[in-house]
Amino acid sequence: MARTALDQTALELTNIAKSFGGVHALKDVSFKINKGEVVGLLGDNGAGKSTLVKCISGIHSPDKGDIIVNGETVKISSPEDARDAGIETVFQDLAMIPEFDIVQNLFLNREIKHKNPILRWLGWLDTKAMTRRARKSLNRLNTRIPSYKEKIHNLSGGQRQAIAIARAVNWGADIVIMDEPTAALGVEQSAQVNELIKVISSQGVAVLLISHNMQHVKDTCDRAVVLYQGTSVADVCVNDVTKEDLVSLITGATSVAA
Ligand SMILES: Nc1ncnc2c1ncn2[C@@H]1O[C@H](COP(=O)(O)OP(=O)(O)OP(=O)(O)O)[C@@H](O)[C@H]1O
Repeated sequence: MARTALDQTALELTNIAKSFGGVHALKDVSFKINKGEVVGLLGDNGAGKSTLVKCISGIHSPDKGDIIVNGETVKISSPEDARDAGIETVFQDLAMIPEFDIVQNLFLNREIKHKNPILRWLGWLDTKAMTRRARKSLNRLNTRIPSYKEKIHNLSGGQRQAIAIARAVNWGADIVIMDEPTAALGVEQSAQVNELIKVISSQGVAVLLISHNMQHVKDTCDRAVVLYQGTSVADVCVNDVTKEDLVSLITGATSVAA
């Protein structure tokens, strides 16, 4: 069956506004992300990127505007609401417990309880099932991990980022938001994370990526949305612009109708 353009939209934001007292962090933000598309969210310090991500991931509630997921307007008042709507966010701190192992972190707060009712009642977990699912989800992302018993603090930054991304897609997210996923990584590890972003988008996941690195945006994103003083001022195909064009849009030196 032929799909309409509407079928392809994973996330649509219309006229989102959010103020903190007298600070208008977001005034009017509108854009769409299609399924399988990687969109860079760009903007100078204080442009409103984090506030927007927090509105989509249920940490803040927008004062105005609509969040539409797969064609349906959703009310997101908590991180649980966001997850229920199929939105997972990988924050910069990755929200992991370093002393826990990979499987424990992948299933943090969503552990699989033991099948045996008595052991279940005693609080035992089904570690075999959790390890099996962990292997499946990391293999699906072509991420090779030496041992699932490895503690997070023994992993490289790139491996940690991979676990955080795997955790997001493990739960069937349609939309994954990433806050500067390669900011703390070296060249090789950044390349691995970029590869991972390509893998999840090729599986139909829509990705919104905050970045200050124009090369990263050019390498990874299909489109870039630019916020300027709380308003979306540009929505461009990254192949149509240079890194310098993006910087001009970010600093407000030039503008494109969003
Ligand atoms: N909880 C808050 N209370 C008051 N003001 C806030 C709050 N959160 C953000 N702001 C203000 O809203 C504006 C947008 O901030 P935001 O953190 O969203 O920008 P950003 O684009 O993510 O910046 P950066 O790239 O520096 O992280 C800023 O003026 C900021 O000071």
